[in-house]
Amino acid sequence: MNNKGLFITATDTDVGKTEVAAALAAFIKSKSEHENVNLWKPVQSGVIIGDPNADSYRLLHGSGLDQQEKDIATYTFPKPLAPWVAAKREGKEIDFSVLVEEGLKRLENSDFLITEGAGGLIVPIAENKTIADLASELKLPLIIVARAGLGTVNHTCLSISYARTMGLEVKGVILNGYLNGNDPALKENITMIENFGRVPVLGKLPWLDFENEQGIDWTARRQQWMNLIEKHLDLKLLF
Ligand SMILES: Nc1ncnc2c1ncn2[C@@H]1O[C@H](COP(=O)(O)OP(=O)(O)OP(=O)(O)O)[C@@H](O)[C@H]1O
Ligand SMILES: C[C@H](N)[C@@H](CCCCCC(=O)O)NC(=O)O
Ligand SMILES: [Mg+2]
Repeated sequence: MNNKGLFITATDTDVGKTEVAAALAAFIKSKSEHENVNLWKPVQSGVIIGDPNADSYRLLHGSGLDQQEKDIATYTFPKPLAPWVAAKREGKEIDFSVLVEEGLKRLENSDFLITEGAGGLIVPIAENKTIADLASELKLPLIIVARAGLGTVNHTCLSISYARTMGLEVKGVILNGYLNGNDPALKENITMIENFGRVPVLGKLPWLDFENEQGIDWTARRQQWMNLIEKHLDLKLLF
């Protein structure tokens, strides 16, 4: 596996990969020896570049890295579908070999590469190619972002199990967005994922309230996320 990067995947779409990827990139840049951190979203769907909801936009502003939004996402398709079909609906296709080349180039030209998938591991991106195939070609170890509450053990262990069949290393699981830190299910979920998935749970992150009438203060938000990472995640295992 390549120790110069991480592939952020999840048990599903909308679980928190973008938040975690942006915050991890900011954290690694400021707290590790890695100066030149690169963020990459190989394929994104359901948005256009410049849309404040686009992952490329949120990764850029969330991380504060010195990149262009266009450079963060290689392929962007407006239909909110799995990337393979989102491309087909536009009469286009995603060239898997372009993504592999791009990933290898980014790994070579940066100190540390954080890649965000789309949805979970078996999301199609090209004919017979999934997100897991891309992580596998690039030999990037995974972080699996999972929901914190009831139902997550099954989804998380299935994702871990599939990662193993693909020869992928799972560095750890992050449980994102719990509402009540004292919920006994939260603690039990960690125990069960570690026992049955046989991977470490790097930590659990609470649901944050970012509501702000003046719009998003990205600097404050980034700081809040970095504090969360520092306080709640055990990142020793990542490096
Ligand atoms: N811990 C959290 N606290 C508050 N809001 C959160 C948290 N985690 C995620 N969110 C919000 O939940 C929504 C989904 O998160 P996010 O976009 O990061 O998911 P994703 O896994 O990247 O989805 P996709 O598969 O589309 O890339 C976003 O609006 C995000 O801001
Ligand atoms: C539209 C979503 N937000 C996401 C694609 C999710 C595909 C999920 C497919 C599935 O598992 O059924 N796109 C993206 O991460 O860019
Ligand atoms: Mg995302």
